[in-house]
Amino acid sequence: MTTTAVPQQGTRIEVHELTKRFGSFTAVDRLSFSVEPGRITGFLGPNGAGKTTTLRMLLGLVRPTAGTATIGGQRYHDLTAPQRVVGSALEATNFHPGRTGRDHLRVLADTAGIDTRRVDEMLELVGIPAAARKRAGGYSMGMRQRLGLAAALLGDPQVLILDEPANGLDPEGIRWLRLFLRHLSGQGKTVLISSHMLQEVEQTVDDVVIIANGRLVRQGAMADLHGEKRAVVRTTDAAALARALSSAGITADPATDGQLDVHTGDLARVGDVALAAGLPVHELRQHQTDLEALFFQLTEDPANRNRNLDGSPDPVPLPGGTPAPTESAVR
Ligand SMILES: Nc1ncnc2c1ncn2[C@@H]1O[C@H](COP(=O)(O)OP(=O)(O)OP(=O)(O)O)[C@@H](O)[C@H]1O
Repeated sequence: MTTTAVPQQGTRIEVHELTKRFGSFTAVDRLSFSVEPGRITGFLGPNGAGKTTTLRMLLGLVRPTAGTATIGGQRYHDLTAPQRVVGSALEATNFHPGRTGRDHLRVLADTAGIDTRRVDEMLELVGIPAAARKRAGGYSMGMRQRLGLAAALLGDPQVLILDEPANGLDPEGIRWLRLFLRHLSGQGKTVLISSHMLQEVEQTVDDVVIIANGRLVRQGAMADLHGEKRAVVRTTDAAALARALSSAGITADPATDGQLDVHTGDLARVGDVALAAGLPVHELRQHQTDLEALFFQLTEDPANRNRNLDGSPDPVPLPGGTPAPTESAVR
């Protein structure tokens, strides 16, 4: 189907039962998820999980074996002015080394029928106006990432798809990227960024789509990944405090080093219970989720290793969140 209209603000990405096989190898396996406008979504998975292949299918660069990937309800090939709907940066290194960053953008703008005045505006926006007059071959990884971002934004698209945009950025660059993407999502744009590290995008994304072996493992709000709020408390008599907390209706499990793992995020209440029980509090803090461990738990679970199309077990539910939708749930 071909339409003349450019989708308006609030453009959703929908991936439904998307599958890609290379010969007998299944790189993407009946993958279904959606990406909402006005939010930054992290597309996460270990190396080789199928992220780039999925993004390439979304951008019409790889033909799916089965399933659909749409942007604003249309396949990429059906968009009449794709650069104005979706901007993408799949590889930060894909620039002609002898051409300046500015010339690179001018060629892209010319080809897409975009006013070349936007070139300098975008270079200014991503913070490389001076470097853009130098040859891209001499760019650092961070500069290439910024140039890729400027290229993606040329057509002022509603949707931004960035493959590993934080790769090669220093902490300052990552912070800059976070604020920049936040600014764009604040304008109602749909932002999808891939990463092989949950921690790298933890503070950047609102939502996550986590895949392993081409399959969906988890989709939801980043905040929900942390699960139930917990507190860590340390006192002189952990058993006595556990009993006092239990009497107050709060569950507490013994943890290492005489600490208690308390099933509440209400630190003041824990402190009050300890005070009432006459127990000194030597430490009291929110429990921090170990995101690295969580990511491994999610992506290395044996339940996600089976690539057979007919033998897929349900994703493993984790504390405090819902498991990824099963095939029956998305149909
Ligand atoms: N054209 C191809 N032919 C054969 N296999 C391919 C092809 N493209 C990708 N693959 C394989 O599909 C799997 C998924 O690759 P993909 O690049 O999508 O993963 P990824 O999640 O983006 O990984 P990374 O984080 O390392 O970039 C990998 O095992 C890869 O080797």
